[in-house]
Amino acid sequence: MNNILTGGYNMKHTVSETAIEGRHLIKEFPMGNAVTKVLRDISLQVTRGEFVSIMGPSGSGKSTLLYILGGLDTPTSGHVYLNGTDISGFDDEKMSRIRRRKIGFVFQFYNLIPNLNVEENIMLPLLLDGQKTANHQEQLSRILEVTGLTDRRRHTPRELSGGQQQRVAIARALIGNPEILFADEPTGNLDSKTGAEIMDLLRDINRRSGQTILMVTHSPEAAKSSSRIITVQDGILV
Ligand SMILES: Nc1ncnc2c1ncn2[C@@H]1O[C@H](COP(=O)(O)OP(=O)(O)OP(=O)(O)O)[C@@H](O)[C@H]1O
Repeated sequence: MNNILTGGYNMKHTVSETAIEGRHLIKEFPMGNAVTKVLRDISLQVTRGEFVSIMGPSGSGKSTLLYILGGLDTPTSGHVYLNGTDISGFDDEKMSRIRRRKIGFVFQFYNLIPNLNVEENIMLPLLLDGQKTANHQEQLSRILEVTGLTDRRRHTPRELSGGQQQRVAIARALIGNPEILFADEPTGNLDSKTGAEIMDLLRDINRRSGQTILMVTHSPEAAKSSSRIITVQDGILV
């Protein structure tokens, strides 16, 4: 298994397996008496080890697509396959377990818990999953090192810059060794220099450990870090 802990990079895995796949995804939202069709039959595959950017105009459906692929929202019709398993029909409990164990999410805003320190914020998903943090100390050290947070581990979020807080959010998303890391505008709240540093970090994580990443971004500069760019326009891939 490729992971951030071993830094292993298995080329056979990288080229042959689909990490996430959406098939014929349609999403409609009710709008008064009518419905808005936000996704109009989108199919896509992300291969294990890829770093894919989703771009497109505002309101085109990028975040909706990301949330559906990441199990945060459900499609009106169509299917999502995570590592070959159709997760579309999973109930809330099963879906929560999948999100805790197989998926990492990073957002524009960091959503850190203010009164927990860096280390505690990073470990929170494992605690919520009922896992013993003592078993993950080595993984924690490695992730703190990769994200450049080792000397900040006892700091609280308010003692950190925006870029450092986003690093904590990335570390928290990686602690469970997810099949795929989803990122929604991860540099959207950062100045361009800090944004570039975050992109360097994501690219490094993708290259060093083969971590699959699917990211929504408005920034062509940020998208340059990825291995493939897909464009959504008016609910379809173009
Ligand atoms: N829960 C919802 N209810 C109704 N309409 C919604 C809902 N979520 C999203 N939409 C609509 O779906 C469309 C696509 O939204 P989405 O956030 O996916 O676009 P986006 O491409 O990510 O936009 P942006 O780049 O501005 O973040 C928008 O018109 C939005 O208003």
